[in-house]
Amino acid sequence: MSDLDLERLRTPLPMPSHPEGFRSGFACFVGRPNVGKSTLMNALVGQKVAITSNRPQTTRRTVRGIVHRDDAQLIVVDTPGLHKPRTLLGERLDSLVRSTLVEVDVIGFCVPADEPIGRGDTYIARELAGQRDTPVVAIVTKTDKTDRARLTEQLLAVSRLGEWADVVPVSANGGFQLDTLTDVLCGHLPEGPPLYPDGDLTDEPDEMLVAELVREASLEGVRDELPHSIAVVVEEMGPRENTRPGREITDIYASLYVERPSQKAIVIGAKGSRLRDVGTRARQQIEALLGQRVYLDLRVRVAKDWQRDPKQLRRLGFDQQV
Ligand SMILES: Nc1nc2c(ncn2[C@@H]2O[C@H](COP(=O)(O)OP(=O)(O)OP(=O)(O)O)[C@@H](O)[C@H]2O)c(=O)[nH]1
Repeated sequence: MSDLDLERLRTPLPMPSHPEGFRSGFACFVGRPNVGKSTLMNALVGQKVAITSNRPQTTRRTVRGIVHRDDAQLIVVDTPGLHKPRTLLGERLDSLVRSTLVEVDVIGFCVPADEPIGRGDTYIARELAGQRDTPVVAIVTKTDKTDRARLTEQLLAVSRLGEWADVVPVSANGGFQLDTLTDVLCGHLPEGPPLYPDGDLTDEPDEMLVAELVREASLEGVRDELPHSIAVVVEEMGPRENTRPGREITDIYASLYVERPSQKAIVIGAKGSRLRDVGTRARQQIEALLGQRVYLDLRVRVAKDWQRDPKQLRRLGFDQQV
């Protein structure tokens, strides 16, 4: 049994009536790092529900994004292990990942349009070939980064990699073929009622999304120096009381944890300049997410060697990692 427990999530909600032939179900995207999986999911959902930088740990959160259509509801889930194909290349796929792949209704295998097919892609393709019960749609991403002739070659090369239910070229940045991809993925879903209320775009709590946006902003420019050392916790978040109508504001107090005092200095920057920039960037993203003005208070704290300390990991919310 996989911990994702999609069967539980499949329990229909007491929804108002849905049209005849409505489809609902789950998809996951797999592929090498940086092929654009998170960007694609955000583009399909129409809002940033996943940050697009590397995560310090692969976590086991389940549903990431929900795509609503008149005739279908497509839910994109994260795949533990496969989300970070480094692990996939290093080891055999473990049974957890295999069971996740058989639990979803359709798998999207992402290969970038602008890079030659490499060992990583071939490896994943071979593993997916063993996944006979679940249809796999090959998705050629980032088509805006190549020309028509090279795209045609890439589509042929990807077709040769395995037996795919479909091959779809897309550009998340250029908005190219996103509806087509959703159509194709929805075509592989079973008939059934919506599983999430209309308007829900993710089942991640707002606090988690906010923490991820702060972490993404804080990693900009220091990824090489502190790639895995930053964790963010939202300590407090809520609407400010007694504001005038139209002047509502959400107060957010967040801590940015690093492992050593030297890292703290890097994150804060000269006279606090870096931290101010991080705060501004994060606040803009959070305001877009919440649709409201935000006051963001960021503190940098040192949690010595947090990655190696089980107690600290729990406190920082990493108790559920794979
Ligand atoms: N030009 C272009 N760039 C893209 C597109 N999609 C993603 N990118 C860029 O590719 C990089 C990686 O994108 P991600 O979405 O983080 O890739 P990922 O596959 O989720 O990466 P991991 O989380 O490391 O597995 C980012 O810099 C994106 O901005 C696209 O359609 N066009």
